[in-house]
Amino acid sequence: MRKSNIQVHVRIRPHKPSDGPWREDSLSLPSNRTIVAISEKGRAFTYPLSHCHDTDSTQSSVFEHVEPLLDKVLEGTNATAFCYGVTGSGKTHTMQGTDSDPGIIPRAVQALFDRVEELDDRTTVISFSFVEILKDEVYDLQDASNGSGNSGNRRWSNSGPKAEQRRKLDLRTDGKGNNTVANMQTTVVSSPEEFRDLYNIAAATRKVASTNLNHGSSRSHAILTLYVHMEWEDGSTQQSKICLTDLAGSENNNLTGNDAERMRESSAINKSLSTLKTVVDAINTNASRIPYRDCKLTRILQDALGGTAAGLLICCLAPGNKFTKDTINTLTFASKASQVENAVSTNERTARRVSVAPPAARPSTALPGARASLASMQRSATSLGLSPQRSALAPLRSTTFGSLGSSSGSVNRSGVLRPSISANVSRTMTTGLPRRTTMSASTRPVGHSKENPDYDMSHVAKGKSTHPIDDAFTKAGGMTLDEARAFYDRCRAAETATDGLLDPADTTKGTLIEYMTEEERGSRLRSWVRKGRSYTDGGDLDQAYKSFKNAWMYQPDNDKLRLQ
Ligand SMILES: Nc1ncnc2c1ncn2[C@@H]1O[C@H](COP(=O)(O)OP(=O)(O)OP(=O)(O)O)[C@@H](O)[C@H]1O
Repeated sequence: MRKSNIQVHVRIRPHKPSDGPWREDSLSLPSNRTIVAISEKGRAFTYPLSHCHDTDSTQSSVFEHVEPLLDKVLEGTNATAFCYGVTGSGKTHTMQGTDSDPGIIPRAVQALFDRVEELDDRTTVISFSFVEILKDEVYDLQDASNGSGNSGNRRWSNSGPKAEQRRKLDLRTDGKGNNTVANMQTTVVSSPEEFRDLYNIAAATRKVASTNLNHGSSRSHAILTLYVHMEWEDGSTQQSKICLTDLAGSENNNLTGNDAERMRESSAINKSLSTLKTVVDAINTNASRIPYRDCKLTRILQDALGGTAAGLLICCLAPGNKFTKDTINTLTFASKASQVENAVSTNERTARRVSVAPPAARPSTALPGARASLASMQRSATSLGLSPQRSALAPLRSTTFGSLGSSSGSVNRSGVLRPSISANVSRTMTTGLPRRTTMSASTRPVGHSKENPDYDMSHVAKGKSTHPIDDAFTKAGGMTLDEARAFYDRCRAAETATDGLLDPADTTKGTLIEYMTEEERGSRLRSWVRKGRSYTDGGDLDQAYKSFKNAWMYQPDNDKLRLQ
């Protein structure tokens, strides 16, 4: 464990005509580590910071300062980067960016995958969760019940479902003081492209509204967490995560022109940001009580504020005389936050804890084609000096924002090692192909039922589709289902794909799917089907096709999917 201050950066966005007049000398950067702000009354305030990004900074120059955090994450340290600032100051631009000018989140995912590719001594699984805090309630942005939102440009939309229509998630605190969002979805991704597709859909459901200061103003705090789970051939594992948070902007309602509903949101935003400041003050003054629990935002950010994560705060500033007071407030917060010291720790690499007899191989209906290659996989496992024993990881439905706990193994009824991880890593993890020697339990066909009302597959059973894209999907690559299965099996055995129907990323995903529970597979399948339909409705048949292909992977042996 080592003491480390939160790094605090400032980024000034370029001036826009709508900002009104700007006295450029009201804000100056004598060095890239110091910023001077002149108040309305002419007083000069100097703030030393870790780094100042001027109006001409680029997304890539800002990201250079985030990259070292990713190296720490791959060493097992948790990290948090968050953007703070007045509404319209560029937080979402910095954190998310646009397709043509991507921000920290897409760059971090790309950089993580690039780094992971170099790590050939281990199997690494990357997953993510994405929640928003709106009026002090937590919602899962990946939850399909949020609706598909608007998959176009989120900045100009407010078409997502109302907060009241969505499922609120509970925050829980475990015995070690780690805060957990219960029942949050954590999704494994096998490529930056897959992440981008899922992220764009989820981000489009975030609450956004137009105010006088920002046409696409975020009404919620959005917290994206990337989880990294690494497993070595000796069975040892290490987990870590990085939280990338885009806070809602503090608002001066004299300037925003908010209506009653916007005012309610604004008041919740300002209250949570005020609690954030109080927490920082309490940490800096060694107060006996730090009011993390006073709002959900500070509970979730607890690990980044006086906790064990490496922290980076980017304070965004809007140029314009009308923002002078906000600029001084933001810089005062920045300067206080820079004094917060975290006890940064590295999550231990945990050895495989329990040795159990190999479970009896159960017949699988999940991937019938893969059964044929079971013996060859066992042979390859043995030739690699590995026990042909499966160490499946228990699926988790909740994520811990606090420091990661250690894994402790337990053996389930079928003799499968199921480490219970008091941590955040995904519901689905892989142990690598050579170790995969048993098949998962059979899958129940997903049908129209009370629990699963959204996707009716009965038309598929009758051999006809009510949706044209279903037909296109099933005829993928001109293969029958059996041919596709055989091809898939060959890809898995060879750990490569050649013909372009299933790429190596899909092969990895197949390994992951095997370890999912029936419920998880069903849920992912339904989610992909919904996405497919949403793309179809939006006229994007390429994306729709990909979504339906993804859906199929979760139940490749479902006979009801035979259309011909
Ligand atoms: N560095 C930048 N370069 C170019 N344009 C920027 C930059 N920062 C912000 N902008 C533009 O300024 C506008 C407001 O930015 P953004 O929506 O990111 O603000 P915000 O701080 O997230 O606001 P809110 O808190 O209201 O959501 C957007 O149109 C955005 O594209």
